[in-house]
Amino acid sequence: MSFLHVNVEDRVAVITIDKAPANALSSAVLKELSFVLDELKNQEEVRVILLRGEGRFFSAGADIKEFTTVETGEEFARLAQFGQDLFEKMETFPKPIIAAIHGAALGGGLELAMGCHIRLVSKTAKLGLPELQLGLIPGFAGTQRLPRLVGSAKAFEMLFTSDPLTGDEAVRWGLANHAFEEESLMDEAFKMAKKISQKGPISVASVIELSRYSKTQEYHNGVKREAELFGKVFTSEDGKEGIQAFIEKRAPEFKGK
Ligand SMILES: C/C=C/C(=O)SCCNC(=O)CCNC(=O)[C@H](O)C(C)(C)COP(=O)(O)OP(=O)(O)OC[C@H]1O[C@@H](n2cnc3c(N)ncnc32)[C@H](O)[C@@H]1OP(=O)(O)O
Repeated sequence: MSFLHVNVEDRVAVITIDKAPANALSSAVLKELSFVLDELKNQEEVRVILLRGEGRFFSAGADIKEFTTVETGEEFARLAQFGQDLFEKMETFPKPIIAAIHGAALGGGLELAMGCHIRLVSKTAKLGLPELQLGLIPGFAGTQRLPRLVGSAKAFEMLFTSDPLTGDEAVRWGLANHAFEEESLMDEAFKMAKKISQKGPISVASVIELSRYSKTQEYHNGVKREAELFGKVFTSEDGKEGIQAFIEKRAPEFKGK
């Protein structure tokens, strides 16, 4: 089954995530995105990628319902590693990737957006990492990328409280580039994508390649440890309680076990 649509116009490839009801990032969606990017990488007529979500949200994060089918901590750690590798592939992709975020980019949805080079948001979108609300932690490099973008104090606040930022706040905190009314978001995003598509692909790719040197070894150690701990929290009673509470639409009761 296909969860992504790709439409190329004016050298801009628009990738739409279309997985009702919330564009949750199941492993099938992540694999398909990886495949689509590999295809677009070598297509000369594509200079810029624009990523958006169909329906109410950009993406509400990893597929919480799919979590109930995974059993061991090692499997969760592998799932985290797959997402981390994919978002790293996006960050180092030789063509600019712009996320156009409306509705919500939560958990893995925000981690996906943070793997993009530019984030444009609707003013009322919710952007957050609410994994602690589920008794879990982020697993797709969110613990590493969020503080790099908003600073450690704001990142701790967002992680500890699970409270999202609005699109306007995300711009103020450096998490997003610009906020627009939801009706004009895609037009504005396309306008920026077209402008970038007119630049020389070699210089654009060079800027992206050079930006990677600002990442330290500590970042890579950080995501490795994140994947290990991601696997560990899932085997805790609190992790199971958090996921169950989400599915049963009730508040979780964490016991510290
Ligand atoms: C490594 C990465 C880890 C992670 O990403 S962990 C996941 C982090 N994400 C979250 O915790 C977000 C969870 N979702 C929400 O907080 C809310 O939802 C929203 C704010 C996105 C929307 O709220 P509202 O407008 O009240 O709608 P609704 O009835 O809660 O959701 C609509 C349908 O979407 C499903 N859904 C939402 N998020 C997810 C998800 N992340 N995984 C799987 N399903 C999800 C719901 O269950 C429901 O479905 P039905 O209509 O069948 O009851």
